Amino acid sequence: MIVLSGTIGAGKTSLTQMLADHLHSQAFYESVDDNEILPLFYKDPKKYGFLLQMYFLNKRLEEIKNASSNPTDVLDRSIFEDPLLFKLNADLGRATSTEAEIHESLVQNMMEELPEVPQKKNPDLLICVQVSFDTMLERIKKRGRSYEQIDEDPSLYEYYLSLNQRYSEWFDKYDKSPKLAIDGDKYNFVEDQDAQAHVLKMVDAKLKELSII
Ligand SMILES: Nc1ncnc2c1ncn2[C@@H]1O[C@H](COP(=O)(O)OP(=O)(O)OP(=O)(O)O)[C@@H](O)[C@H]1O
Repeated sequence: MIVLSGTIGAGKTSLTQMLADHLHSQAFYESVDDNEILPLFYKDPKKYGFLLQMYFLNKRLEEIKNASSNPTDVLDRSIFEDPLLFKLNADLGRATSTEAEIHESLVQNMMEELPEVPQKKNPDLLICVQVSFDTMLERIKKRGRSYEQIDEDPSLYEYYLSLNQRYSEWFDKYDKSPKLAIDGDKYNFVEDQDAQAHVLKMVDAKLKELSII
């Protein structure tokens, strides 16, 4: 299983589709538009923060169970970033540090591989799409999900800025599988065919190195 990671609007969903088409495998998408908790969370993060994490945890584990048998199936979002987001919310006073700690430990516990269980939960490869803060803001605006817009809630500027800053440290520390970073500013694989070909080449090379293809 290949798992995508990266900040809001990084291009994970588009890359997921591209990779699954290229590798003739199955894509699994995070349900965002039918997530009824997400708009509530953006409106009142203190009230709905913990519920949102429970919702995501449940959905992501379900997707991992569906995808984990094929090494080239692609998941558009990793479970490992959720503690990063929840910790940020706790640091901003929208959740307690105890809630964030319990959540992080629950994710670790859920993802622990057990020798007697043949089905592995951790990915074969994690790909992180890294984008600058400006690109992140541009993409969020362009996509236009109303509850994500800074024009409607200026406090989101700080949230997005801290999130973007925390991602590089998160990626450096990530050690649950082999990993690959893609520069989403340099390679606009959604709009530029050459960039798309280059990114697919990079991923192919990594998959070959890992003997996945
Ligand atoms: N653990 C979490 N805690 C809080 N919010 C989260 C969490 N996971 C996802 N979200 C929110 O869900 C929405 C979707 O985020 P995500 O980055 O997973 O997808 P995306 O923005 O559609 O990504 P891309 O454009 O790269 O495909 C965002 O508004 C994000 O803030």
